[in-house]
Amino acid sequence: MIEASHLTRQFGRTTAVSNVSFDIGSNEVVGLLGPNGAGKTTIMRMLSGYLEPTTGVVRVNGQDLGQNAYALQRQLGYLPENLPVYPDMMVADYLDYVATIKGIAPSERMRAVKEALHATYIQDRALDVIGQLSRGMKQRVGVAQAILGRPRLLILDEPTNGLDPRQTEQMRQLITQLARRATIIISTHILQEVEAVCDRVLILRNGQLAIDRQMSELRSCGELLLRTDNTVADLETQLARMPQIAAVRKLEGSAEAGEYCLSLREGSDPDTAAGNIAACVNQAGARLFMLDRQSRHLDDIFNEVVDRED
Ligand SMILES: Nc1ncnc2c1ncn2[C@@H]1O[C@H](COP(=O)(O)OP(=O)(O)OP(=O)(O)O)[C@@H](O)[C@H]1O
Repeated sequence: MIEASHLTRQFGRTTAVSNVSFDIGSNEVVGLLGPNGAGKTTIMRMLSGYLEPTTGVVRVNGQDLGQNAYALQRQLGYLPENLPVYPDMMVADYLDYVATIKGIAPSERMRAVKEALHATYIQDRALDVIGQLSRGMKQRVGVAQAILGRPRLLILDEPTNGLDPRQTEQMRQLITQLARRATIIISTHILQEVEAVCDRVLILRNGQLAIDRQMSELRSCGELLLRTDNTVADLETQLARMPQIAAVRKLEGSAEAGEYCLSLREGSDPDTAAGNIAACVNQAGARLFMLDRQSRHLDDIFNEVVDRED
């Protein structure tokens, strides 16, 4: 759907983005993460065609964005970090204006505006003047303009910026709904948001791409937590002998139940290992209370990547 090929962007002597490449397929929801100044906004501006790369190419559905910027921009929805505001316009008029720029047919415009107002829960603010809206409401207007005309590609720079917890949850739900029919690239500092909605994560550091991985792969730590009863004395030894298990660590349990952290050998399939562990526990004569695949938090992964020595 969208391909970034060797993107570099200089601002004078500052290299904001350096040789970044990735390819995002249809209906993927991708989180673009990184500390302040890592280059997220610069990448998003290049992906949406509002900033030219110094070198490198962005392709949308195989077409060079630099060569076809106007036509391709009409097919995508972009929420910039700082939305250009038209403080004197009414919300509905502003959305109608954006719909016109996007080339939505006059007969379709009213329906498209209503749909965007409804999706962002601002239908009762349609006649409000933008300059008089709260920060969070303005942000919703920004998202409404981005989703006008149901674009197949959405680029959202900090979509929940300025939203309260309830609005943030609504925005998450909206993004999940939009993901059913669009490819979405989101930049945010709220990692729980990424864990909740993204399939894939790109982490930037100093303008370079440090990580490009599927969320499930990134969060998997190759450990299973086992809870059983304490009836079999040598259960730990039996588990340790299993070919898929690299190490068994006994955790604090109670008199009735024992807990073990089981580290899998590299390359072991966690589902197959879980089936074999359950069978092992059963055959040993113990009762299985819980077998749970452990996962790492994105916060820890993010900090590791950002703190990593060059
Ligand atoms: N128009 C500009 N002129 C000069 N330098 C710029 C410009 N835009 C960005 N930069 C620089 O490029 C680098 C990357 O900035 P960018 O805004 O892309 O980072 P970011 O990851 O989005 O940061 P944040 O999380 O703070 O929004 C920074 O060093 C920034 O100062």
